[in-house]
Amino acid sequence: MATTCWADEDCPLGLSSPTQKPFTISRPLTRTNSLEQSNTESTRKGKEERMKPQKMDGKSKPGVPYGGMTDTWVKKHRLIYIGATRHPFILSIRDGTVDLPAFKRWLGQDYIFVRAFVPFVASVLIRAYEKGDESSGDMEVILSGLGSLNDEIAWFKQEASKWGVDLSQVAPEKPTQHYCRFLEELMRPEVDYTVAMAAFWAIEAVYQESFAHCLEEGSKTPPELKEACQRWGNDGFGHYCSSLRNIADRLLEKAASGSMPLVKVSEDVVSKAEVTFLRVLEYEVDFWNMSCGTAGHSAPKP
Ligand SMILES: Cc1ncc(CN)c(N)n1
Repeated sequence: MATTCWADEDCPLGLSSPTQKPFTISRPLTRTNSLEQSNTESTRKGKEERMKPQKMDGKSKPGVPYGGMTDTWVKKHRLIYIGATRHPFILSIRDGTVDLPAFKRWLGQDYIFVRAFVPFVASVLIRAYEKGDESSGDMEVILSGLGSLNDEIAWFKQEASKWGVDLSQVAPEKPTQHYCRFLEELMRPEVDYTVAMAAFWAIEAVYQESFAHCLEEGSKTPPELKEACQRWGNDGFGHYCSSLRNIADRLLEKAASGSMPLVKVSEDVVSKAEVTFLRVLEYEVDFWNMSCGTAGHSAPKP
């Protein structure tokens, strides 16, 4: 296997040259820079957009909802979204040039992440329960995700033994620590259900889009890595992500329409959810960079 972890010609960021760095974010987004300026505008634009008749843009896939707030964000923050879902690490799996030590590093670190992800998902489930909206079906969707994390942890153990990775000896790297701390922050009681749900969807969607790309026609994913790609790239996981997205969109729509008691509070929720979405993308990019062994941007986000 070649020992490169760089993009192929499919990389929409044009990171095909081995002299270029993988996608990093040079200026961490904070509530006081780019988003702060565009929040009011984005909320207003979001409302206008939803009122327009929706049309397929050629990038939307059947069964994948579009036209909600999350769709607006994906379009508005397309560059970093692509950075997270078409990262050189993923592209190297897809073109068969993945560096084995990089894959093993990803495996060990992702095991640590997934263990931390379980209590986060459980906390979202509790919030859904506390909402008391039984007819929404949110709890069923979240519960199914929580259940499948049990399988996921078992899979990581099995895969680790296949590749000779001793999980008990894997220490969390900085990007993993920061991402896990972020999950813990999202579990705090003051974090709104809408914000937590937007993060939950984004975390799952990045993996779904990334690994599904490795299974598309024309990909040269090595057979021994196909199972890993199937785990997140299969259609069932795609539908699950669509369900999470529908929940997030419904909650965001409700917040944006001011049907919450205080309009200001609702707008804050939408803004915070958008900032959280961006932070997830940043953490995902950092995580991929670390997996490649090129982590250069691992400071905790403000
Ligand atoms: C870093 C990361 N992001 C997302 C997933 C998908 N649950 C994951 N396993 N690891």
